[in-house]
Amino acid sequence: MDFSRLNSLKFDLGSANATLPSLPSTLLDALIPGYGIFSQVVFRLLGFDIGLLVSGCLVVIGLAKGGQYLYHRVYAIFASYFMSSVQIEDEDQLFRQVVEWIAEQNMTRVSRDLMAVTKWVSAYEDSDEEQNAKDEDVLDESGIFNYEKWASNIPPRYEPNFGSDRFWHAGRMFAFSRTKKEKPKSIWNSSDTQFLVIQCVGRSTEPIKELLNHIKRWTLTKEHKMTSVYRPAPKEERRDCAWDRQSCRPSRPMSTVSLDQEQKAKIVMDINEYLHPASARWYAARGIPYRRGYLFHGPPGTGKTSLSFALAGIFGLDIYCISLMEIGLTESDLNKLFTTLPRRCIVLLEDIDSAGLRRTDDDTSDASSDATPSEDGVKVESLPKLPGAAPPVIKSLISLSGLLNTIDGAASHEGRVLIMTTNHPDKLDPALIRPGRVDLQVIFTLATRAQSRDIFMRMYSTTSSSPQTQIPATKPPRPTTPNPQQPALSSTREDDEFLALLAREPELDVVERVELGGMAEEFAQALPEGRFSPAEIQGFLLTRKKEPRRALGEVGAWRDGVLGDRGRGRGKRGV
Ligand SMILES: Nc1ncnc2c1ncn2[C@@H]1O[C@H](COP(=O)(O)OP(=O)(O)OP(=O)(O)O)[C@@H](O)[C@H]1O
Repeated sequence: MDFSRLNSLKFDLGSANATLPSLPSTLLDALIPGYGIFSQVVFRLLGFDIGLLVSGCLVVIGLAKGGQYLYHRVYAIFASYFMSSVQIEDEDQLFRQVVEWIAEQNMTRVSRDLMAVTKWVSAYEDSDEEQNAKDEDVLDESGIFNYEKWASNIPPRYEPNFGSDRFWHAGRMFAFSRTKKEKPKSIWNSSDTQFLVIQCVGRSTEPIKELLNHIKRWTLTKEHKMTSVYRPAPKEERRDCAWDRQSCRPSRPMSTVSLDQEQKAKIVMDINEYLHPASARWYAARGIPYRRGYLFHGPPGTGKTSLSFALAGIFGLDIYCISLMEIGLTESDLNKLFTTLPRRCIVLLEDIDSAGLRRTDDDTSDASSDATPSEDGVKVESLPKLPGAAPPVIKSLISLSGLLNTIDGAASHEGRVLIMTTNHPDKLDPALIRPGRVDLQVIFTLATRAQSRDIFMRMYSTTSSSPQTQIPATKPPRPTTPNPQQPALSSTREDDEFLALLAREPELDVVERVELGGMAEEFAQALPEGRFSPAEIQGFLLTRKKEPRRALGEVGAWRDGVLGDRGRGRGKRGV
């Protein structure tokens, strides 16, 4: 390395600042060790005073910062006098709706600062992104569906990032900011919260209110025919928000619940009348609590939960599910859950018999003594009381009186539809199902012939559902050429035999509707009434979901097998 040129520069540290006496030089010399030498080298080599460049930069930065500060000050003063704003906390469902709406606006499409959200989808949930994922290219080399491959096709959702932005709506400009708010950390709460602020020019919040109404309507059309399902939030989060939205799934059409038409019509009419806004005034004028309760009872798998979801879909209500067996659910939790329900909703109290309500001294008093006749004359079917019924096993933290107080105590919410489901109505305390708490009981039975026929038709009918809901014909798995890099399914003779077995997958057996009607009738005749639950029949058909002819051919053997097993006291049998 040739240092002679450096030597020839003849450093004069003492005079460095004398030749470059600018203020930045002096300052930087003090702040950055060696700056003086560096500036001299540059000056001697290039004949250029680096101090001037630094001064220029500092002036530009100073002006930019000053301008920014001034802009923020002026904007803040302008905003406080001439702008209106609305804040939305992330605990409010409006938060999610606004973020989703903004995510679909042009602003998010052109913005250079976005937040990508790979949504974790719970087992219950259907996400838009998931539904938009392509169905093609989801099979691995062996022709077998590969979840990882499919999941990688799900695009992330892009949302506005933290910070501020602007967007136009209906010819008006809105400012929007998303901010993180730190919460004091505690054992109950470890995460920060967020909030949105929407602003518009003008001294009235009316344009923002209109915008929010527009977003709510937009959400409604987007989620049209969707049912949101809520469950109690985890205990540690329950302080802030008692309910967690677990899913938003397509509403179940009423036609998919196979039940006596009259029975279905009766309950739909009853809820319809109850939910009408005029009914609230009618109840109030007569001093009757505006509540309606239903008891769905019958063997497991007969459609109690399915009907509740179908009702939620018809009336556009969200459904709030509670199991009294939930670990750690206390009476005060239950009270809070009930008091934080929205104005109109369906509350589904599942399997109340298995809840094994805790008994207290209060419960031994005749809790049914306050029974009132059914308020609107709906006939209530009487349930057989079990005179010597064994006291329930102590399981739940909730006592019967606690539950009764929650359901219709002074603080209890009005306007909700309460549906309780049970497999053992005879085990229920009469106080729980007295008129006023349960106004209508719906009995679910094991499948009748008509139900068996219905379920068969629904399973194989192609006209009732859209092409997207048809099961696609899958290519049979094929043996692969062994690839040392990738673990292939076919590597040995056994594997090839296994793949050959998989390749026997049936082709979709499409049957004309008229012929299908005849087959459904034949299928129903093969099953004795009241012996199989709709869930069992559905389970049998599901394993032959592309092959109605095979299902019809095999139903006799399946029936005899299941009944034989039951006779021998054996449990479930494979299909
Ligand atoms: N009446 C019915 N019509 C159509 N499908 C039914 C019917 N009954 C049951 N099923 C089907 O069986 C399955 C279980 O039904 P569901 O959960 O509604 O039964 P359930 O009576 O609530 O059972 P459990 O008492 O065990 O909670 C569902 O997949 C549903 O589609």
